Amino acid sequence: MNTSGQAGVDVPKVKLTKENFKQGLRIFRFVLPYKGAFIAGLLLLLLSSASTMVMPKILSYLVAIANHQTDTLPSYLPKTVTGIALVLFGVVVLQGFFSFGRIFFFTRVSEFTVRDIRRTLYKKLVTLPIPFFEQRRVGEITSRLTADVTTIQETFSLTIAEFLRQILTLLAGVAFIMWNSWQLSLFMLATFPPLVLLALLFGRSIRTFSKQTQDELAKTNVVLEETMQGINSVKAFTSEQHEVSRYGAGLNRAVQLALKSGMYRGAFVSFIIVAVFGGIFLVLWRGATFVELPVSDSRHLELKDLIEFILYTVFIGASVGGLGEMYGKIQSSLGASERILEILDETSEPVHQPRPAGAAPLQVRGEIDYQNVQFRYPTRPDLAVLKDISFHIKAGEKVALVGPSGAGKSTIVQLLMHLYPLSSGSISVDGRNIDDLDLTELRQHIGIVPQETLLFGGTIGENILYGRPGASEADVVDAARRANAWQFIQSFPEGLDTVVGERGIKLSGGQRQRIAIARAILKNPAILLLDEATSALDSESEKLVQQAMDELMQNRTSIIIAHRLSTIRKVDKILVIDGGRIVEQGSHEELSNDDNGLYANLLKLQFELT
Ligand SMILES: Nc1ncnc2c1ncn2[C@@H]1O[C@H](COP(=O)(O)OP(=O)(O)OP(=O)(O)O)[C@@H](O)[C@H]1O
Repeated sequence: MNTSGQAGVDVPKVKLTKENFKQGLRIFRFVLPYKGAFIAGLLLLLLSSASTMVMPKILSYLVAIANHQTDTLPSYLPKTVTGIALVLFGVVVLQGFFSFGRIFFFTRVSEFTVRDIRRTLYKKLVTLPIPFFEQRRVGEITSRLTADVTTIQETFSLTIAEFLRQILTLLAGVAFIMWNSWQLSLFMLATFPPLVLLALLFGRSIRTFSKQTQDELAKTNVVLEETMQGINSVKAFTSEQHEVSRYGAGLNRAVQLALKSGMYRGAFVSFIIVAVFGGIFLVLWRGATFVELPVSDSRHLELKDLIEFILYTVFIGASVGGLGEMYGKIQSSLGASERILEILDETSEPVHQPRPAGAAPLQVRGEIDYQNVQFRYPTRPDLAVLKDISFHIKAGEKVALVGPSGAGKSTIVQLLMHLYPLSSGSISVDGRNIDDLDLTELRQHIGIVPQETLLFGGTIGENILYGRPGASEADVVDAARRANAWQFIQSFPEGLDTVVGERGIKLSGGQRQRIAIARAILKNPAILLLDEATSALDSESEKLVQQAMDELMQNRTSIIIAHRLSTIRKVDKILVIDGGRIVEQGSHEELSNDDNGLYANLLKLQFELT
């Protein structure tokens, strides 16, 4: 029974069926560019296996010469012990050479292939639409690029080679022993099935336990990830001890399971030892009785043949044992490639498409029109977030969206960037439906200053440049100045080269926002989306941010999601949103005079609060 499906994505193995084998093989298209090296590796593998397989044969000649039985030796071989020993040494050196070459070629193939898989996967990931990311946890996605790809890498560098080598060893070994003595071979092969069966049963229990251990460990990793990401909350709620015990309890469960699995593994190893040596002794005993038989008996064996037989038997046994392990690894990598291909099969957003021949770059003046827009988030299809939104913004106008939390303001703004498909209705920019516009071009004309500015881990300069990669330093400095950011940037010893720390944690909220504004100024978009920060800044900082925003909004169509109503008196139009509808619209004066209106009430509420 396959229990793997229930535990979901963290389960590394899949059942081998023809279908998923075929699916998994699709990952091989990444090997195609390196097929030359792959074939060279395979040839060397064949040669190294062949040189291993002739060793027992040569060893048996050594025994024959030592026993003065040179008449059975092929004529091209030396007839002295030293001569044969030298041949043996030569074969070993060749074998070393072949193995080196095999590893050399397979490493190249696997490293390049894995680089290509990672690159393709990453490219795919960044071009996937937002709902994809909302349906999955970040840890799950990263493990596709790390754990799963590593599994596949091992397959390309080792598993395939080992698997083939063991099959070759098995086939050649059986052929050799059959040639040597079919009676003894049949006896030997009869001991195999019961041993293999027992080994399989054991292996299955061990796998179940180690899978459960891994699952438990994965759960503890979730605790680790969550608490590291939200370490501020852990401290603020003084829940350090609670988290430590939560993590500890998970670890204990994992250890309990690992111990159980260890018991089985121990038993398995001792079973294997007994079985392997028992099996060899059994064959040795049976073979010795054949050696004892008179030469006239058809079952009679020479001593050298018995030694050869035993050596091949050891090879066969080792390859059968190895095949089980390889089978497990192949299952894991099929699972891994299935999950990788699943992502590669997702449909990307059509970004960075080549412009049709003769088409001019998109020019945007900034006129925006929403017509009867209805919307549900794809991850929450039962909740109608926007019920019927229609409004028109002329190019260069400034419009504020206000309304209670959860009313749908951010959603309205996000839809303009075409981050989600609409449920119904239409949005147009300069009279053209955004569905018909090139996504990348559309987004290039939209600047956004989000509520919580997320900076990338590099320097301040790099973060501002994100607005327009390739801009000159003078432009960056100018943008920083206009965003009221230059003063604080200059006060840092390293200026623009100051590293902001992961997610920008080394900067204050107000500083981060001004960097986001500088970024948007550098981008110089026709349309600006401003999500005012809810977290209050101190009044000095707020003044600086507000000035920067005013500078940024000049000569652009701007939509401001306003939380502090005091900041939007100057806008051309205010849309009051509630429950996914526009409930009022007009200028500040018009709306504040309507005593029963929501805007007037929100104003009163804020006035009372401040
Ligand atoms: N990515 C998402 N997936 C599913 N539902 C969402 C998502 N983002 C927002 N929602 C839901 O959509 C509704 C509107 O959210 P939205 O963020 O647009 O409100 P808002 O008016 O901007 O609120 P706030 O002023 O608090 O930022 C809320 O009920 C919210 O729970």
